[in-house]
Amino acid sequence: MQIPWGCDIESLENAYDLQKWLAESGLPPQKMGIDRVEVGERGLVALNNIRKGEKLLFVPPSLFITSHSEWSRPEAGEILRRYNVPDWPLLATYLISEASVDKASKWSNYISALPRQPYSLLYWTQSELDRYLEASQIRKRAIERINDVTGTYDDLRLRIFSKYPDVFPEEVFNMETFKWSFGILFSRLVRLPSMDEKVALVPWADMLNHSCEVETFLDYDKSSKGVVFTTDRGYLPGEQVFISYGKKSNGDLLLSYGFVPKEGTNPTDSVELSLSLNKSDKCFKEKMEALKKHGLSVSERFPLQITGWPLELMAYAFLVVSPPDMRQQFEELAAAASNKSRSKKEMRFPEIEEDAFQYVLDNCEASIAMYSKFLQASGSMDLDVTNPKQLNRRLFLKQLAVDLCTSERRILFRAQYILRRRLRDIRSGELRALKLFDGLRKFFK
Ligand SMILES: C[S@@+](CC[C@H](N)C(=O)[O-])C[C@H]1O[C@@H](n2cnc3c(N)ncnc32)[C@H](O)[C@@H]1O
Repeated sequence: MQIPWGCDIESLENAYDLQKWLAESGLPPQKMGIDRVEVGERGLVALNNIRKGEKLLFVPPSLFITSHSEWSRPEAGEILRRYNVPDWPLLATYLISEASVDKASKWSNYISALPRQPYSLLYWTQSELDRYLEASQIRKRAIERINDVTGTYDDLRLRIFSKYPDVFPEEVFNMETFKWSFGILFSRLVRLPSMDEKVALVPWADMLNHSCEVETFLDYDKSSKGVVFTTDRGYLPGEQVFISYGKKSNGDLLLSYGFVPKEGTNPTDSVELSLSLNKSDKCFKEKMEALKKHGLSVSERFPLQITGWPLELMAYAFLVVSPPDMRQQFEELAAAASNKSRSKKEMRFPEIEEDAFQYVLDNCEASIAMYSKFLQASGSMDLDVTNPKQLNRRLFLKQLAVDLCTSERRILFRAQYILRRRLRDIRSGELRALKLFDGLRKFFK
Protein backbone atom coordinates (compact mmCIF):
# COMPACT_ATOMS: atom_id res chain seq x y z
CA MET A 1 0.00 0.00 0.00
CA GLN A 2 1.28 3.46 -0.92
CA ILE A 3 1.15 5.90 2.02
CA PRO A 4 -0.68 9.07 0.95
CA TRP A 5 1.61 11.37 2.97
CA GLY A 6 5.12 12.62 2.61
CA CYS A 7 6.92 12.94 -0.70
CA ASP A 8 9.33 11.36 -3.05
CA ILE A 9 12.60 12.87 -1.80
CA GLU A 10 14.06 12.99 -5.29
CA SER A 11 12.07 16.18 -5.73
CA LEU A 12 13.03 19.20 -3.62
CA GLU A 13 9.72 21.03 -4.06
CA ASN A 14 8.21 20.01 -0.72
CA ALA A 15 11.50 20.63 1.06
CA TYR A 16 11.60 24.20 -0.31
CA ASP A 17 8.02 24.76 0.89
CA LEU A 18 9.07 23.49 4.30
CA GLN A 19 12.03 25.88 4.34
CA LYS A 20 9.73 28.79 3.50
CA TRP A 21 7.15 27.83 6.14
CA LEU A 22 9.84 27.42 8.82
CA ALA A 23 11.23 30.90 8.06
CA GLU A 24 7.70 32.34 8.47
CA SER A 25 7.13 30.37 11.66
CA GLY A 26 10.03 31.52 13.79
CA LEU A 27 13.14 29.78 12.43
CA PRO A 28 15.87 32.48 12.40
CA PRO A 29 17.87 33.11 9.17
CA GLN A 30 20.13 30.15 8.48
CA LYS A 31 23.72 29.74 7.27
CA MET A 32 22.64 26.55 5.49
CA GLY A 33 20.09 25.75 2.81
CA ILE A 34 18.42 22.56 1.72
CA ASP A 35 19.86 21.01 -1.43
CA ARG A 36 20.47 17.88 -3.40
CA VAL A 37 23.61 16.24 -2.00
CA GLU A 38 25.87 13.31 -2.82
CA VAL A 39 25.53 11.65 0.57
CA GLY A 40 21.93 11.23 1.79
CA GLU A 41 20.08 12.60 -1.31
CA ARG A 42 18.71 15.74 0.40
CA GLY A 43 20.76 17.56 3.02
CA LEU A 44 21.84 20.93 4.41
CA VAL A 45 24.56 22.77 2.55
CA ALA A 46 26.67 25.75 3.72
CA LEU A 47 25.50 29.05 2.14
CA ASN A 48 28.54 31.00 3.33
CA ASN A 49 31.84 30.17 5.01
CA ILE A 50 31.14 28.36 8.26
CA ARG A 51 33.90 28.32 10.87
CA LYS A 52 34.83 25.52 13.22
CA GLY A 53 33.19 26.05 16.63
CA GLU A 54 30.14 27.96 15.32
CA LYS A 55 26.70 27.25 16.71
CA LEU A 56 24.15 26.57 13.97
CA LEU A 57 20.37 25.99 13.56
CA PHE A 58 18.56 27.58 16.61
CA VAL A 59 15.27 25.74 16.08
CA PRO A 60 12.88 27.04 18.78
CA PRO A 61 10.74 24.62 20.89
CA SER A 62 7.56 25.96 19.21
CA LEU A 63 8.79 24.08 16.12
CA PHE A 64 9.52 20.72 17.80
CA ILE A 65 7.11 17.82 17.85
CA THR A 66 7.13 16.16 21.29
CA SER A 67 4.72 14.06 23.33
CA HIS A 68 3.32 17.36 24.65
CA SER A 69 2.49 18.87 21.24
CA GLU A 70 -1.07 20.00 20.67
CA TRP A 71 -3.28 17.69 18.61
CA SER A 72 -5.32 19.02 15.70
CA ARG A 73 -7.88 16.45 16.85
CA PRO A 74 -7.75 17.03 20.64
CA GLU A 75 -10.10 14.10 21.37
CA ALA A 76 -7.50 11.66 19.98
CA GLY A 77 -4.73 13.11 22.16
CA GLU A 78 -7.00 13.12 25.19
CA ILE A 79 -7.76 9.39 24.81
CA LEU A 80 -4.08 8.42 24.45
CA ARG A 81 -3.15 10.45 27.52
CA ARG A 82 -5.88 8.77 29.54
CA TYR A 83 -4.31 5.41 28.67
CA ASN A 84 -0.81 6.66 29.59
CA VAL A 85 0.57 5.67 26.18
CA PRO A 86 4.41 6.00 26.24
CA ASP A 87 6.27 8.55 24.09
CA TRP A 88 7.12 6.42 21.04
CA PRO A 89 3.66 4.96 20.31
CA LEU A 90 2.13 8.30 21.24
CA LEU A 91 4.32 10.15 18.73
CA ALA A 92 3.72 7.50 16.06
CA THR A 93 -0.05 7.94 16.49
CA TYR A 94 0.31 11.72 16.61
CA LEU A 95 2.16 11.80 13.29
CA ILE A 96 -0.56 9.72 11.59
CA SER A 97 -3.33 11.78 13.17
CA GLU A 98 -1.75 15.06 12.01
CA ALA A 99 -0.99 13.65 8.55
CA SER A 100 -4.61 12.55 8.15
CA VAL A 101 -6.01 16.06 8.61
CA ASP A 102 -3.70 17.38 5.89
CA LYS A 103 -3.67 21.21 5.63
CA ALA A 104 -5.61 21.56 8.88
CA SER A 105 -2.50 20.47 10.76
CA LYS A 106 0.11 22.99 11.84
CA TRP A 107 2.68 20.42 10.63
CA SER A 108 1.33 19.91 7.12
CA ASN A 109 4.41 21.46 5.45
CA TYR A 110 6.69 19.33 7.60
CA ILE A 111 4.77 16.12 6.96
CA SER A 112 4.63 16.80 3.22
CA ALA A 113 8.43 17.00 3.13
CA LEU A 114 8.96 13.72 4.99
CA PRO A 115 9.94 10.70 2.88
CA ARG A 116 6.94 8.68 1.75
CA GLN A 117 8.98 5.57 2.36
CA PRO A 118 11.74 6.04 4.93
CA TYR A 119 14.79 3.88 4.26
CA SER A 120 14.45 1.44 7.09
CA LEU A 121 14.73 -2.29 7.60
CA LEU A 122 11.06 -2.11 8.69
CA TYR A 123 10.33 -2.08 4.96
CA TRP A 124 12.27 -5.24 4.18
CA THR A 125 10.11 -8.33 3.82
CA GLN A 126 10.94 -11.51 5.71
CA SER A 127 12.23 -13.11 2.52
CA GLU A 128 14.44 -10.09 1.75
CA LEU A 129 15.90 -10.23 5.26
CA ASP A 130 16.51 -13.98 4.91
CA ARG A 131 17.98 -13.63 1.47
CA TYR A 132 20.32 -10.71 2.04
CA LEU A 133 21.11 -10.68 5.75
CA GLU A 134 21.32 -14.36 6.60
CA ALA A 135 24.94 -14.06 7.75
CA SER A 136 24.42 -10.98 9.91
CA GLN A 137 22.91 -10.75 13.39
CA ILE A 138 21.19 -7.59 12.11
CA ARG A 139 18.64 -9.90 10.49
CA LYS A 140 17.48 -11.06 13.94
CA ARG A 141 17.52 -7.49 15.27
CA ALA A 142 15.38 -6.37 12.30
CA ILE A 143 12.89 -9.18 12.92
CA GLU A 144 12.73 -8.27 16.63
CA ARG A 145 12.14 -4.64 15.70
CA ILE A 146 9.43 -5.47 13.16
CA ASN A 147 7.75 -7.67 15.80
CA ASP A 148 7.99 -4.85 18.35
CA VAL A 149 6.32 -2.41 15.97
CA THR A 150 3.61 -4.94 15.04
CA GLY A 151 3.08 -5.76 18.72
CA THR A 152 2.84 -2.08 19.67
CA TYR A 153 0.28 -1.44 16.95
CA ASP A 154 -1.75 -4.56 17.89
CA ASP A 155 -1.73 -3.49 21.52
CA LEU A 156 -2.97 0.03 20.67
CA ARG A 157 -5.62 -1.40 18.35
CA LEU A 158 -6.95 -3.87 20.91
CA ARG A 159 -6.81 -1.64 23.97
CA ILE A 160 -7.71 1.72 22.46
CA PHE A 161 -8.44 2.10 18.73
CA SER A 162 -11.11 -0.62 18.62
CA LYS A 163 -12.97 1.12 21.47
CA TYR A 164 -13.02 4.46 19.66
CA PRO A 165 -13.45 3.55 15.97
CA ASP A 166 -14.75 7.04 15.10
CA VAL A 167 -11.63 8.71 16.47
CA PHE A 168 -9.19 6.04 15.24
CA PRO A 169 -10.69 4.56 12.04
CA GLU A 170 -8.80 1.56 10.66
CA GLU A 171 -8.48 3.13 7.18
CA VAL A 172 -6.16 5.68 8.82
CA PHE A 173 -4.64 3.92 11.85
CA ASN A 174 -3.42 0.60 10.47
CA MET A 175 -0.25 -1.46 10.29
CA GLU A 176 0.93 0.22 7.08
CA THR A 177 0.59 3.75 8.45
CA PHE A 178 2.29 2.69 11.69
CA LYS A 179 5.17 1.17 9.78
CA TRP A 180 5.58 4.56 8.10
CA SER A 181 5.38 6.59 11.30
CA PHE A 182 7.76 4.28 13.17
CA GLY A 183 10.14 4.38 10.18
CA ILE A 184 10.08 8.19 10.45
CA LEU A 185 10.70 8.07 14.20
CA PHE A 186 13.58 5.58 13.93
CA SER A 187 15.32 7.68 11.30
CA ARG A 188 14.56 11.21 12.57
CA LEU A 189 13.69 11.34 16.27
CA VAL A 190 16.37 12.95 18.43
CA ARG A 191 17.08 12.61 22.12
CA LEU A 192 17.99 15.95 23.66
CA PRO A 193 20.47 15.46 26.56
CA SER A 194 19.99 19.01 27.91
CA MET A 195 16.20 18.65 27.95
CA ASP A 196 16.18 15.67 30.35
CA GLU A 197 16.71 13.28 27.43
CA LYS A 198 13.35 14.31 25.94
CA VAL A 199 12.68 12.85 22.50
CA ALA A 200 11.56 15.19 19.73
CA LEU A 201 11.14 15.52 16.00
CA VAL A 202 12.97 18.71 15.11
CA PRO A 203 12.02 19.96 11.62
CA TRP A 204 14.96 21.40 9.69
CA ALA A 205 17.53 19.85 12.09
CA ASP A 206 16.34 16.48 10.77
CA MET A 207 17.52 17.42 7.28
CA LEU A 208 21.13 16.95 8.44
CA ASN A 209 22.82 13.76 7.31
CA HIS A 210 25.28 11.68 9.30
CA SER A 211 29.02 11.45 8.90
CA CYS A 212 31.21 9.06 10.90
CA GLU A 213 33.98 11.64 10.68
CA VAL A 214 32.25 14.33 12.74
CA GLU A 215 31.52 14.17 16.44
CA THR A 216 29.03 16.98 16.92
CA PHE A 217 25.41 16.19 17.74
CA LEU A 218 22.11 17.99 18.19
CA ASP A 219 21.15 19.29 21.62
CA TYR A 220 18.96 21.89 23.28
CA ASP A 221 20.86 25.06 24.10
CA LYS A 222 19.46 26.67 27.23
CA SER A 223 20.98 30.11 26.54
CA SER A 224 19.60 30.52 23.01
CA LYS A 225 16.52 28.39 23.77
CA GLY A 226 16.72 26.27 20.68
CA VAL A 227 18.14 23.10 19.17
CA VAL A 228 21.68 23.71 17.97
CA PHE A 229 24.91 21.96 17.18
CA THR A 230 28.46 23.27 17.24
CA THR A 231 30.55 22.60 14.16
CA ASP A 232 33.73 20.63 14.75
CA ARG A 233 35.20 21.73 11.39
CA GLY A 234 34.84 24.52 8.88
CA TYR A 235 32.71 24.35 5.71
CA LEU A 236 33.05 26.22 2.44
CA PRO A 237 29.97 27.54 0.59
CA GLY A 238 28.27 24.65 -1.22
CA GLU A 239 29.72 21.95 1.05
CA GLN A 240 27.32 19.61 2.81
CA VAL A 241 27.22 20.04 6.61
CA PHE A 242 27.04 16.87 8.70
CA ILE A 243 26.29 15.85 12.26
CA SER A 244 26.80 12.56 14.09
CA TYR A 245 23.79 10.34 14.81
CA GLY A 246 25.87 8.78 17.62
CA LYS A 247 28.60 6.19 17.99
CA LYS A 248 26.72 3.47 16.14
CA SER A 249 27.79 0.37 14.27
CA ASN A 250 27.12 0.03 10.53
CA GLY A 251 24.44 -2.52 11.41
CA ASP A 252 22.68 -0.09 13.75
CA LEU A 253 22.81 2.62 11.08
CA LEU A 254 21.27 0.24 8.54
CA LEU A 255 18.63 -0.88 11.01
CA SER A 256 17.37 2.59 11.94
CA TYR A 257 18.44 4.84 9.09
CA GLY A 258 18.68 2.50 6.13
CA PHE A 259 22.24 3.24 5.03
CA VAL A 260 25.72 1.79 5.47
CA PRO A 261 28.74 4.15 5.64
CA LYS A 262 31.61 3.67 3.16
CA GLU A 263 33.92 0.77 4.00
CA GLY A 264 36.44 1.46 6.74
CA THR A 265 35.11 4.95 7.59
CA ASN A 266 33.27 4.10 10.81
CA PRO A 267 35.63 3.93 13.80
CA THR A 268 32.80 2.74 16.08
CA ASP A 269 31.73 -0.08 13.82
CA SER A 270 31.10 -3.46 15.45
CA VAL A 271 29.69 -6.86 14.60
CA GLU A 272 27.70 -9.11 16.90
CA LEU A 273 28.96 -12.62 17.54
CA SER A 274 26.45 -15.13 18.79
CA LEU A 275 27.70 -17.59 21.43
CA SER A 276 25.73 -20.51 22.89
CA LEU A 277 26.05 -23.09 25.62
CA ASN A 278 26.82 -26.55 24.34
CA LYS A 279 23.69 -28.72 24.70
CA SER A 280 25.81 -31.83 25.35
CA ASP A 281 27.65 -30.12 28.22
CA LYS A 282 27.37 -32.23 31.41
CA CYS A 283 26.71 -29.02 33.37
CA PHE A 284 24.28 -27.52 30.82
CA LYS A 285 21.48 -27.11 33.39
CA GLU A 286 23.66 -25.60 36.08
CA LYS A 287 25.23 -23.16 33.64
CA MET A 288 21.83 -22.25 32.23
CA GLU A 289 20.54 -21.55 35.77
CA ALA A 290 23.55 -19.37 36.52
CA LEU A 291 23.00 -17.41 33.29
CA LYS A 292 19.28 -17.06 33.93
CA LYS A 293 19.96 -15.69 37.39
CA HIS A 294 21.90 -12.87 35.76
CA GLY A 295 19.39 -12.14 33.03
CA LEU A 296 21.20 -14.08 30.28
CA SER A 297 20.17 -17.05 28.21
CA VAL A 298 21.79 -20.10 26.61
CA SER A 299 22.49 -18.06 23.50
CA GLU A 300 23.78 -14.48 23.63
CA ARG A 301 25.14 -11.89 21.20
CA PHE A 302 28.28 -9.88 21.99
CA PRO A 303 29.79 -6.97 20.02
CA LEU A 304 33.24 -7.33 18.47
CA GLN A 305 35.09 -4.20 17.40
CA ILE A 306 38.17 -3.82 15.25
CA THR A 307 40.01 -2.95 18.49
CA GLY A 308 38.84 -6.01 20.45
CA TRP A 309 35.93 -7.49 22.36
CA PRO A 310 34.29 -6.92 25.74
CA LEU A 311 35.19 -8.73 28.98
CA GLU A 312 31.60 -10.05 29.05
CA LEU A 313 32.25 -12.09 25.90
CA MET A 314 35.33 -13.76 27.42
CA ALA A 315 33.45 -14.46 30.67
CA TYR A 316 30.68 -16.16 28.64
CA ALA A 317 33.29 -18.20 26.74
CA PHE A 318 34.99 -19.25 30.01
CA LEU A 319 31.62 -20.36 31.35
CA VAL A 320 30.85 -22.38 28.22
CA VAL A 321 34.16 -24.29 28.32
CA SER A 322 34.54 -24.63 32.10
CA PRO A 323 34.61 -28.25 33.32
CA PRO A 324 32.39 -29.64 36.14
CA ASP A 325 35.11 -29.13 38.77
CA MET A 326 34.80 -25.38 38.22
CA ARG A 327 31.11 -25.31 39.17
CA GLN A 328 31.92 -23.03 42.11
CA GLN A 329 32.80 -20.38 39.55
CA PHE A 330 29.71 -20.66 37.30
CA GLU A 331 27.90 -17.89 39.19
CA GLU A 332 30.88 -15.55 39.10
CA LEU A 333 31.34 -16.14 35.36
CA ALA A 334 27.67 -15.62 34.57
CA ALA A 335 27.71 -12.37 36.58
CA ALA A 336 30.78 -11.19 34.67
CA ALA A 337 29.16 -12.14 31.35
CA SER A 338 26.14 -10.03 32.23
CA ASN A 339 28.27 -7.01 33.13
CA LYS A 340 27.16 -7.32 36.76
CA SER A 341 30.53 -8.33 38.10
CA ARG A 342 32.14 -5.95 40.55
CA SER A 343 35.59 -6.54 39.16
CA LYS A 344 36.21 -5.02 35.74
CA LYS A 345 39.56 -6.74 35.36
CA GLU A 346 40.26 -9.29 32.66
CA MET A 347 39.49 -12.77 34.01
CA ARG A 348 42.35 -15.26 34.06
CA PHE A 349 41.77 -18.99 34.13
CA PRO A 350 45.04 -20.31 32.64
CA GLU A 351 43.90 -23.92 32.71
CA ILE A 352 40.92 -23.27 30.38
CA GLU A 353 42.22 -20.22 28.51
CA GLU A 354 43.17 -22.22 25.43
CA ASP A 355 39.73 -23.86 25.24
CA ALA A 356 37.99 -20.50 25.68
CA PHE A 357 39.99 -18.81 22.91
CA GLN A 358 39.53 -21.83 20.66
CA TYR A 359 35.77 -21.72 21.31
CA VAL A 360 35.53 -18.01 20.38
CA LEU A 361 37.74 -18.64 17.32
CA ASP A 362 35.49 -21.52 16.16
CA ASN A 363 32.45 -19.25 16.42
CA CYS A 364 34.22 -16.44 14.56
CA GLU A 365 35.24 -18.81 11.79
CA ALA A 366 31.74 -20.27 11.48
CA SER A 367 30.42 -16.73 11.17
CA ILE A 368 33.10 -15.76 8.61
CA ALA A 369 32.14 -18.79 6.54
CA MET A 370 28.52 -17.60 6.39
CA TYR A 371 29.53 -14.09 5.33
CA SER A 372 31.90 -15.48 2.68
CA LYS A 373 29.17 -17.73 1.30
CA PHE A 374 26.80 -14.77 0.96
CA LEU A 375 29.42 -12.44 -0.50
CA GLN A 376 30.54 -15.03 -3.05
CA ALA A 377 26.98 -15.82 -4.07
CA SER A 378 25.86 -12.18 -4.20
CA GLY A 379 27.38 -11.71 -7.65
CA SER A 380 25.00 -14.24 -9.17
CA MET A 381 21.90 -13.66 -7.06
CA ASP A 382 19.67 -11.33 -9.01
CA LEU A 383 19.23 -12.55 -12.51
CA ASP A 384 15.46 -12.10 -12.59
CA VAL A 385 15.03 -9.17 -15.01
CA THR A 386 11.34 -9.63 -15.72
CA ASN A 387 10.37 -6.75 -13.44
CA PRO A 388 12.79 -3.78 -13.75
CA LYS A 389 11.30 -1.82 -10.85
CA GLN A 390 11.61 -4.80 -8.56
CA LEU A 391 15.11 -5.39 -9.88
CA ASN A 392 16.15 -1.87 -8.86
CA ARG A 393 14.93 -2.48 -5.36
CA ARG A 394 16.71 -5.82 -5.23
CA LEU A 395 19.97 -4.33 -6.43
CA PHE A 396 19.68 -1.53 -3.89
CA LEU A 397 19.00 -3.90 -0.98
CA LYS A 398 21.69 -6.27 -2.14
CA GLN A 399 24.24 -3.47 -2.31
CA LEU A 400 23.37 -2.41 1.25
CA ALA A 401 23.70 -6.02 2.41
CA VAL A 402 27.03 -6.49 0.60
CA ASP A 403 28.38 -3.28 2.19
CA LEU A 404 27.21 -4.34 5.63
CA CYS A 405 28.51 -7.89 5.34
CA THR A 406 31.89 -6.74 4.00
CA SER A 407 32.36 -4.40 6.96
CA GLU A 408 31.19 -6.99 9.50
CA ARG A 409 33.39 -9.71 8.03
CA ARG A 410 36.38 -7.36 8.14
CA ILE A 411 36.00 -7.08 11.94
CA LEU A 412 35.66 -10.85 12.24
CA PHE A 413 38.84 -11.36 10.18
CA ARG A 414 40.68 -9.07 12.59
CA ALA A 415 39.32 -11.01 15.60
CA GLN A 416 40.32 -14.27 13.91
CA TYR A 417 43.87 -12.97 13.47
CA ILE A 418 44.16 -11.87 17.12
CA LEU A 419 42.65 -15.13 18.42
CA ARG A 420 44.97 -17.27 16.31
CA ARG A 421 47.95 -15.32 17.57
CA ARG A 422 46.83 -15.68 21.20
CA LEU A 423 46.37 -19.41 20.73
CA ARG A 424 49.77 -19.74 19.08
CA ASP A 425 51.36 -17.89 22.03
CA ILE A 426 49.54 -20.06 24.58
CA ARG A 427 50.55 -23.23 22.75
CA SER A 428 54.17 -22.21 22.26
CA GLY A 429 54.29 -21.18 25.96
CA GLU A 430 53.03 -24.60 26.92
CA LEU A 431 55.53 -26.23 24.60
CA ARG A 432 58.35 -24.23 26.14
CA ALA A 433 57.19 -25.19 29.63
CA LEU A 434 56.97 -28.82 28.55
CA LYS A 435 60.49 -28.76 27.05
CA LEU A 436 61.83 -27.14 30.22
CA PHE A 437 60.10 -29.76 32.33
CA ASP A 438 61.49 -32.52 30.13
CA GLY A 439 64.97 -31.03 30.35
CA LEU A 440 64.76 -30.86 34.13
CA ARG A 441 63.53 -34.45 34.32
CA LYS A 442 66.48 -35.64 32.27
CA PHE A 443 68.81 -33.56 34.44
CA PHE A 444 67.56 -35.17 37.64
CA LYS A 445 67.59 -38.71 36.23
C1 LIG B 1 17.44 12.60 9.65
S1 LIG B 1 17.22 12.16 8.00
C2 LIG B 1 18.32 13.24 7.14
C3 LIG B 1 17.65 13.92 5.95
C4 LIG B 1 17.34 13.02 4.79
N1 LIG B 1 18.49 12.92 3.90
C5 LIG B 1 16.13 13.52 4.01
O1 LIG B 1 16.26 13.76 2.81
O2 LIG B 1 15.05 13.62 4.57
C6 LIG B 1 17.99 10.58 8.01
C7 LIG B 1 18.01 9.88 6.67
O3 LIG B 1 18.97 10.49 5.81
C8 LIG B 1 19.70 9.54 5.07
N2 LIG B 1 21.13 9.62 5.48
C9 LIG B 1 21.65 10.28 6.53
N3 LIG B 1 22.99 10.17 6.58
C10 LIG B 1 23.34 9.40 5.53
C11 LIG B 1 24.59 8.91 5.04
N4 LIG B 1 25.74 9.18 5.62
N5 LIG B 1 24.57 8.13 3.92
C12 LIG B 1 23.40 7.83 3.29
N6 LIG B 1 22.18 8.27 3.72
C13 LIG B 1 22.15 9.05 4.81
C14 LIG B 1 19.09 8.19 5.42
O4 LIG B 1 18.11 7.90 4.45
C15 LIG B 1 18.44 8.44 6.77
O5 LIG B 1 17.35 7.59 7.01
